[in-house]
Amino acid sequence: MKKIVFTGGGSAGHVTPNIAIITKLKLQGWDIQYIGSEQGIEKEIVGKEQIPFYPIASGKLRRYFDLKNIKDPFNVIRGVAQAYRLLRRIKPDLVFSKGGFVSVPVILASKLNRIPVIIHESDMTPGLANKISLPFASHICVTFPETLRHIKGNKGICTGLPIREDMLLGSAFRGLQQCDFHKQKPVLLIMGGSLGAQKINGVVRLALDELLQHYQIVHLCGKGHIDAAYSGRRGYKQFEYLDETLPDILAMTDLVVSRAGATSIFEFLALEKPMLLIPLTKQASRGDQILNAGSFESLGYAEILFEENLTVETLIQGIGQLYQNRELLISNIKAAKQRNGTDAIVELITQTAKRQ
Ligand SMILES: CC(=O)N[C@H]1[C@@H](OP(=O)(O)OP(=O)(O)OC[C@H]2O[C@@H](n3ccc(=O)[nH]c3=O)[C@H](O)[C@@H]2O)O[C@H](CO)[C@@H](O)[C@@H]1O
Repeated sequence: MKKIVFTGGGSAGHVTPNIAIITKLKLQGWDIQYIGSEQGIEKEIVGKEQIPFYPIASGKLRRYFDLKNIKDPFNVIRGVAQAYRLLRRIKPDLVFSKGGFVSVPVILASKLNRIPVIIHESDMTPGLANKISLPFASHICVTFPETLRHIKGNKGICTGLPIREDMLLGSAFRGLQQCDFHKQKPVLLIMGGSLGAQKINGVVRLALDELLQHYQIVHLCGKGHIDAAYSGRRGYKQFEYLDETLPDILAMTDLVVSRAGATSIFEFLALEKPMLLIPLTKQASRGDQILNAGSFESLGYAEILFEENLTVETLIQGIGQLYQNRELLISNIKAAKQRNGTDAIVELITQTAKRQ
């Protein structure tokens, strides 16, 4: 039986694509195990898959000053030692990494154990963890064709993003029931990335009176960010984070307002949802979401509202414009040569493991 170890985490964008691949590999009888961080969201998500999950220490790779920057290199070293011992015991044929800072110690430990590594980059430009990991990987799979320009040598393969199959199988009827919504008004989904976005949450709530005249709103606001003051509002439903019921919520959704995390926007694309994207700013990130959103806008799949311009008025106006343009956006999306990357990655994993 072939054995594989997955890694990746911190936020859900570095985990959910792994789940799509894991689901397929399970059907093929692989022995699958997961190494993730002690605190990240991956523990919860992977916990539902009934595969062994091993938490290790990891350090965040920050580009800004923080006192934790002093402690974190020691955590990375501790993580490498833990991952080294785990991999030596598990002896997988391959390690697959979806990036995020926990993946770095796992990749370094794979190198020390001479285990082949494949990594996947969702965003337009490689993240810091993947940049560090790339020299140790045999291949890097990417989502945007443009990303291949940033990768030296011939390690890059454009596979597309692995999308969980059940995301495509939701029921609008169940979604409406869950939120106590009806069919008379369009449904707007607001999602601030897997961890929520406080700035977006605040502006949405200030715009609520106006928006609720035209739309029913389901708001994924992130752990700890539900505002009880708005809980009883008819036509407005807040959730911290959704798992099994997310496909139903997406099935009933007519329009999306979202951060521009790569995993989410490719899921919306697969589900043919017109999007208004509010990318994470350059101050708060390396600017990857701005590039993701720019690519989708230039292809006619999405409209952009930059956070610097985000106010109650621009949000209401942006959503109104999205509603007016929705048919054009949907027809552009339908014409997209969008691929679910799962099969191509499963094939690459199988071929690479065969050589072991
Ligand atoms: C702050 C930060 O570092 N963000 C990065 C992170 O975003 P983040 O982790 O937010 O990632 P994405 O938006 O790409 O993906 C979120 C994933 O969580 C799922 N989901 C979300 C909400 C929910 O209630 N239930 C649920 O299942 C979505 O369906 C999706 O599969 O990884 C992305 C992919 O590399 C990057 O583009 C983002 O820049």
